[in-house]
Amino acid sequence: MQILVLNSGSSSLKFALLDPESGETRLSGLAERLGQAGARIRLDQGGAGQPERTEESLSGGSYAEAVARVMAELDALGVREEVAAVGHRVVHGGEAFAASALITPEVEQAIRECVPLAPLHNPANLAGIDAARTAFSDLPHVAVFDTAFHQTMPPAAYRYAVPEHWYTDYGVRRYGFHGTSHQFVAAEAARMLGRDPAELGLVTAHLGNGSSVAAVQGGQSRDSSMGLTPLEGLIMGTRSGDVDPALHDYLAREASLTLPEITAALNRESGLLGLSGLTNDMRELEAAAGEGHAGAALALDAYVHRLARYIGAMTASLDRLDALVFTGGIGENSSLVRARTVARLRALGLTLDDSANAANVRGQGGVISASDSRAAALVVNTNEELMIARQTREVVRG
Ligand SMILES: Nc1ncnc2c1ncn2[C@@H]1O[C@H](COP(=O)(O)OP(=O)(O)O)[C@@H](O)[C@H]1O
Ligand SMILES: CC(=O)OP(=O)(O)O
Ligand SMILES: [Mg+2]
Repeated sequence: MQILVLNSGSSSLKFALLDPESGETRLSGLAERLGQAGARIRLDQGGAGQPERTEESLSGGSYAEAVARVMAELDALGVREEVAAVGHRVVHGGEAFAASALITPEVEQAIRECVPLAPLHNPANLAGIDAARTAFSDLPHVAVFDTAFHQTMPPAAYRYAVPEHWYTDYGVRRYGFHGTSHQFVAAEAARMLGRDPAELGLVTAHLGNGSSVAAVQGGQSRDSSMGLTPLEGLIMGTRSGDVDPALHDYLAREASLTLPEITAALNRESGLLGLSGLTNDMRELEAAAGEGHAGAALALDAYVHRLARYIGAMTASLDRLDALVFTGGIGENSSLVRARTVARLRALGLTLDDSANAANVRGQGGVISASDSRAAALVVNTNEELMIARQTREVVRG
């Protein structure tokens, strides 16, 4: 059985064709700049040996064109008939979904109702679903939600201290995101430690372009740094994370900015990019900080400060801290961010094995804590596509 996994972003479409049992990936890739000039698609062939890479431009640049190109590639590889279902990443499922769901007209309507809660993400997810259903009209389509895993958070963690009717009338609460990744790495960490997941208290740090930390006790989410939207919490590539809620009013008056302008700036011009005045890319920041760029050094310092603070906060939502798990592009690859973050967590009794940490640079995964560390620290490679494929298979099997 093969599952086609689609992860639609605001101007991109990531895709993968894989076997949910073995994880073997036949095809993967990324279409970028969709809906803009210069749309492109990259197709990486998996299978035995070196991946083979093709890059092409997409003249129209729509989601439909990108999906059609993926379909043509499945035909060319002769695997189209083996595709049993399509799994879609959907960022916001609100309170309606605590698990993945077969996409019916009712489910699609529920996803549409969450658009105001995730205006950057859910419209793209719906565009991806629409394009894929046209191309693969005979297959079941499944939605796998970033929010579903976090539906086990208790009210004390998910409620904001705001008027109650904001919650009951408008769904104003914390939802948490990246749930597919947090759930996957929590299970992998238990396996790597040879421990029963039901007994483990974990802080999982998903550090990519979007970043969040979660408290996972006994395999269930207890807390997340992300809130109503994926803007709350950590400093991210271009997102501010936490700011004073009075900031909007202040800037609207003092800088004559509109609310949408402020929100857009907090989403797209802030974070590492805003602080450094240079880039949202951690690899480039590390290089620039090494060459004495003051903004890059500040961005790194602030990133690590916020991350360490949130790891401490998530620890308070656990019964016990057994392990800290790093994942995502930064968590898997940046030994510097891991070292500097754990160095600030001595109050939790965490210490790294410096050579194990430094050696873990190509994201092979493993334990990086010192033998006398009070809790373990691990690098785990996330695989959201595999998790989406597995959940899609579960839903299709019923
Ligand atoms: N070797 C590395 N050292 C430091 N940062 C890295 C390294 N490799 C990737 N990154 C960072 O990972 C981030 C992207 O994470 P990723 O999980 O791939 O993103 P996305 O959330 O878009 O899937 C970028 O900031 C990138 O610079
Ligand atoms: C929810 C979220 O932040 O997703 P991403 O990291 O893909 O932007
Ligand atoms: Mg990623």
